[in-house]
Amino acid sequence: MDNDIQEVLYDQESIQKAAERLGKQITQDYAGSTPLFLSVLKGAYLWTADLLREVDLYAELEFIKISSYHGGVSSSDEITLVTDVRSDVRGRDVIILEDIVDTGQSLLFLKELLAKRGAKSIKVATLLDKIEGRKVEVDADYAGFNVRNEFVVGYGLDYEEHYRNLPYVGILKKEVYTK
Ligand SMILES: O=P(O)(O)OC[C@H]1O[C@H](OP(=O)(O)OP(=O)(O)O)[C@H](O)[C@@H]1O
Ligand code: HPA
Ligand SMILES: [Mg+2]
Repeated sequence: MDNDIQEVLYDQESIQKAAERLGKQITQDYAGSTPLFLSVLKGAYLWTADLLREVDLYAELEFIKISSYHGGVSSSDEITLVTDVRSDVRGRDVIILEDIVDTGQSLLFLKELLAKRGAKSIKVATLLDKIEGRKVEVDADYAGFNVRNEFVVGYGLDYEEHYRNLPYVGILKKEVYTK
């Protein structure tokens, strides 16, 4: 797999430091609350494990699965809710956990869904924020890194379901998806 990577951007150590920094910040910001962390599958699985271990609060964790990329390197405009949350979000302080905010369409979809269901507050903590990728107006409240406008994989992020298990985030060589 390493041969398919053009450049390593964030290794495990720097991701761990980002988790510690954001974990501390969230612990301070949510003192006295019992937030509901909503991890967005599949991409956020590693980031969720790292970040939550740095949060010192009575917190709850739920998973939701949406899909927009359907295998390629660009977002389809159609987002599907694949697996819904099990618990009620009404009146809860919800923190969405994402691996990446790119066009912003997935995040906007989720924020609108949670607002409709009566969440008390909705924020997002993402490992990567690709600000130049935005097609819709939505911001990340907590971001590990502002990532370059390249297609990246690893540490949860996939290309056609592969590379999620790379222990770092790197830029995928263009020849891998243009052949
Ligand atoms: O800001 P956007 O352009 O909407 O892209 C971000 C979303 O796309 C990816 O999910 P994907 O649909 O690939 O599902 P996956 O996590 O299962 O890979 C990623 O994990 C985010 O959820
Ligand atoms: O750069 C990316 N890589 C992998 N998955 C993604 N989903 C949105 N952007 C990306
Ligand atoms: Mg994907």
